[in-house]
Amino acid sequence: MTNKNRGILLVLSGPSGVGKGTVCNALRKMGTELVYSVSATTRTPREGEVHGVNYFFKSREEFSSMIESDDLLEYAEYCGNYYGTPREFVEDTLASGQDIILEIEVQGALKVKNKFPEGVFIFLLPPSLDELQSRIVTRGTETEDVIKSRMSIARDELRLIEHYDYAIVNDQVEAACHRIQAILTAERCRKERMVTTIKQWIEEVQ
Ligand SMILES: Nc1nc2c(ncn2[C@@H]2O[C@H](COP(=O)(O)OP(=O)(O)O)[C@@H](O)[C@H]2O)c(=O)[nH]1
Ligand SMILES: Nc1ncnc2c1ncn2[C@@H]1O[C@H](COP(=O)(O)OP(=O)(O)O)[C@@H](O)[C@H]1O
Repeated sequence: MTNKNRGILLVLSGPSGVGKGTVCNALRKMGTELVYSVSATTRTPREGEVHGVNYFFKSREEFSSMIESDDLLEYAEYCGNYYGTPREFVEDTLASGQDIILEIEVQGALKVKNKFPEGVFIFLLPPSLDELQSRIVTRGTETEDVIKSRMSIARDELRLIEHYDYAIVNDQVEAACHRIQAILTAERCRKERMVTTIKQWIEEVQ
């Protein structure tokens, strides 16, 4: 049963370097009415990344203790590091009626789908694999070995696209954002449709 006051859960996945972070930042700048989940990770911060904004940077011990305390909605190992979604923030946000977006890789997204089948799952695609590689290289944050490993993971991730509701090609950042906003608008209308009975509607508008 769809709850009128519950927010919508959006999950955005896509291979490393496709532009997930860039698109989420642009969505924020456009003032999209969305809450952004901040993940925990054992990865080392990149230059300019801020604890609590980009990620909660954790030691392996801290991350293990979050798992043991059931503080994570899901977690996954990716390229030798752990990444996980803090549970309480997501649950509180949804309960407060706000819509939230999780930017997470595919293993974690599938775990979220088991727990929240009503979530909206969006896969961000690169225009081509060559363009994907060139974006990771241009970003300049990874060593050659890590780039190779991320490109190999990307091929496996792309095979799981069938589990997603929508695919968006990130050709231009602004266009990709507009497509996500269109999905959000459509999903808000779908929710409205699910929770509105004509009897209720007449009572509300009178
Ligand atoms: N399962 C899961 N994956 C996450 C989470 N946070 C980030 N990721 C994913 O982990 C992968 C690696 O992230 P990161 O090291 O920041 O590299 P980037 O995506 O290339 O910027 C990406 O696919 C992220 O979407 C999380 O909380 N859970
Ligand atoms: N639509 C786009 N066209 C060209 N370059 C892009 C586009 N989207 C992102 N980028 C660039 O690609 C690189 C990877 O983007 P990033 O957001 O870090 O990817 P992700 O978070 O998916 O790993 C960055 O250098 C970013 O500026």
